[in-house]
Amino acid sequence: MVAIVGENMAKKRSRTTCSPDFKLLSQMIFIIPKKLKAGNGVDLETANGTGVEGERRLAGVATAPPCGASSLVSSGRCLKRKIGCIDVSTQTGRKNKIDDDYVFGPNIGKGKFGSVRICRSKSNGIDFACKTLKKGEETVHREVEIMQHLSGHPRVVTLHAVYEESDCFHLVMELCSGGRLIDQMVKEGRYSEQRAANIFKDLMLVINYCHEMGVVHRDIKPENILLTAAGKIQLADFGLAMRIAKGQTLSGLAGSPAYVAPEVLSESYSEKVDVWSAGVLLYALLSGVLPFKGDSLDAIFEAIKKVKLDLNSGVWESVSKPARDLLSTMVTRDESARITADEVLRHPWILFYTDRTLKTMCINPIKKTDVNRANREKKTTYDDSPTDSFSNTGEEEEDESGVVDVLVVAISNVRISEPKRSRLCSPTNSPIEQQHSSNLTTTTNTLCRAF
Ligand SMILES: Nc1ncnc2c1ncn2[C@@H]1O[C@H](COP(=O)(O)OP(=O)(O)OP(=O)(O)O)[C@@H](O)[C@H]1O
Repeated sequence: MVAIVGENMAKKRSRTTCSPDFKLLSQMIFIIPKKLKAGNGVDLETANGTGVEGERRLAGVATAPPCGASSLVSSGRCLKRKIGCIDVSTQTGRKNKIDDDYVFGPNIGKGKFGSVRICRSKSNGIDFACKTLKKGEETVHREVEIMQHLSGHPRVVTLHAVYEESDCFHLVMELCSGGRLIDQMVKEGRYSEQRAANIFKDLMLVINYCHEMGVVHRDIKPENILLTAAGKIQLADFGLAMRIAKGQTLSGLAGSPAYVAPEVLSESYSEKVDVWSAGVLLYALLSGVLPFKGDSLDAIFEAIKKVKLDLNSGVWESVSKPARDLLSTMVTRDESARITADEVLRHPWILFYTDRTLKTMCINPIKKTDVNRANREKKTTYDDSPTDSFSNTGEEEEDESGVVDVLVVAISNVRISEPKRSRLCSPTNSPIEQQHSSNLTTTTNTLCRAF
């Protein structure tokens, strides 16, 4: 039995008459069944209460406690990690109230755990976003603690100050005035590989940072990726994030249905769940649709567990082989075969589109025939895909076909992905159903299908 928390579905539906269902689907947060046991043997129902409030509290509960609260996490490691990250102003325990320092403006967002308002600093007139979180839930304290822990990275929403009141926390954050990535995606549809890779690299940099800092975000989705005025991404909403020690696993069921990794639905899991979710997002950026769809939560979860992705036909014919290779190594159900965030950042597709050094490398255009011969010799999973699936149909790629071809050869030598490809997303003949916003909002049943 899975419950949905947050805004009710009818409200969500009415809000998105012009936008893909993708938006609705990913906003739903699901939580663990009441009787699920945490890895440490604690009955979560007993530990967290029952009913809706109890369930809300269950969301996010997992075996890894916050840093410093567990013998599983070495305190030395935490201390070392925290130095340089926490500004004094973001620590709780200050005497003055938020109204002394800021003037509140309009609401700019509402989430499952609180509201977000604009606030203007009385001292310097700068606008910030203030997220107010009601106290009382473990997740709230954790969110504050994790934001403090991560703040300082250029792609994490900067936490400027924390004000604690008897019943709530006010988190004063950098204002991301460029809106949310999801809204941009809904408006613009498919992204070029160049554009997707640059956004995606920034996302993976910040996910990798989280993992290095011992944090699993657990809710990577475009709704939680905000944009600065300059259009740069900022990862937000650490409401479901958890601390995790090296080698430790989590077991609480939490996330957003369309993006959740299969192992979250069945067993214990690690920070690799963020790689899966990021892979789902990459799929959506490049194709304009979500990979796992269904008319109900159960149907979506079934798809996540069973659907074989076809990366060879339809829109994928115009997507480069390196991009598809990267996807296949991220959206693999075998967690041990799934590449890490760090490995994603070193993938040839990312390097090609984002690394100027590689681009300006003196590459004498290789004759097509030589490349094709090399490809034949380096037999890859995609051997049965049309050879011209590497041909560059996007305008920006046309001039770079020689380099992309070189990458095709290079990619077959990427050891991290070679043994994994066959285990996941092996090409099938069943194309992914594409659905666009025009046919998504007519019936209730389309609610969970696509974006
Ligand atoms: N720093 C920010 N700058 C601008 N807008 C923000 C900022 N932080 C949050 N928002 C807005 O507020 C909304 C809700 O914020 P957030 O996702 O952090 O809250 P939540 O309660 O955890 O939400 P959710 O239910 O989506 O998980 C965001 O979708 C975004 O529109």
